[in-house]
Amino acid sequence: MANPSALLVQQARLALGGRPILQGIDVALPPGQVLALLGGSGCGKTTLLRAIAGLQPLDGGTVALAGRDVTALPTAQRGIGVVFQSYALFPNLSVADNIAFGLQARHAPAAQQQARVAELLQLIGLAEHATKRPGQLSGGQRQRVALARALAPHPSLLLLDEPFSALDESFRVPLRRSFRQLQRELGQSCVLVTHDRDEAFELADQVAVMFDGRIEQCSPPAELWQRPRTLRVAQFLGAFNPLDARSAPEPWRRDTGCWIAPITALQIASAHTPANAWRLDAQVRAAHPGRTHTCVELQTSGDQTLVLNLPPEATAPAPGERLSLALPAEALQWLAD
Ligand SMILES: Nc1ncnc2c1ncn2[C@@H]1O[C@H](COP(=O)(O)OP(=O)(O)OP(=O)(O)O)[C@@H](O)[C@H]1O
Repeated sequence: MANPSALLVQQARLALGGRPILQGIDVALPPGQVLALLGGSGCGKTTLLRAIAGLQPLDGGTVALAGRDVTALPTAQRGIGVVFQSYALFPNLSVADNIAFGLQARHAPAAQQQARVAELLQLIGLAEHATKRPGQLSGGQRQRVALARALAPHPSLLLLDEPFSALDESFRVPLRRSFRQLQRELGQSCVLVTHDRDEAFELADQVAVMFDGRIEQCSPPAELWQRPRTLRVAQFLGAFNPLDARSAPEPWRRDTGCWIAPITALQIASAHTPANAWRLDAQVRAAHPGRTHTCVELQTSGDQTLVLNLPPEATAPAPGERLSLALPAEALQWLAD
């Protein structure tokens, strides 16, 4: 028989204060993979994570970990590790004692505890900081200790709630990359809550995009980029230009829905534009120079908003300027309403 899912959530439902917060969530995570719960503020990501952890009872539905139904079990009996944004380390304990905490609570033999702590200190690259207190470490180092502490008892599932968001970008990006490497080496199954798209796409094998207590699409990152299933998902990803299919020219016109194309596919029309491209005019509203490209906001005559990325060295068009644009036919996907 194939290995059971590391996590299987079926029809999770929950209302809080009379409001539906989780509205029939299904999740299946294969062992060794990372699932990112991605969505805007208030969509229910943290509540779902808390329900998986056993910190929030569900009104309906089930949670199973490695084939074991844990719906009725308290957190301590679920075999999970949790890492929060705020590190939640014990300030008066050393780094080594913080990491050993979960092992002590399980009354693991002292020699086993020491060996596991030494192994984890090595893994997170903080062996020489074992006797320091959390207050003597940087934010990135503290979060590595929090990770080691959660990993120490070999959890079957690691839950991470915005684990890198309190860190500066200069710490955040290297830390999440080293975390991904560690996670792969250990084959550790994880669920990560984030509102950061880059983080979700870099860390996860599956990304579940949530709106209003529902998962609207759960796909591997590349598939989500290539085939967002709804306009809402495409807009949340922030990487597509939508165009109403009802007001589109032939052969693009449809009675319903819209076309989307990656922002990177929109070009200024030129002699090289293929004959079958969708040609359109738009007026420049604003141009925002950036490190990797200049982002040009445009308005079509049909009052639709588009974004055009130009190379940073290109001269930015002035507000009010009219541009002739083209979208290659193969970049366009139609989405129903
Ligand atoms: N104890 C509670 N009582 C009533 N409503 C709650 C409670 N906890 C959370 N909520 C509501 O549930 C909704 C989902 O909250 P949740 O924290 O899961 O969102 P989130 O997607 O993690 O958002 P954020 O990124 O802002 O943390 C929010 O509208 C929140 O106000």
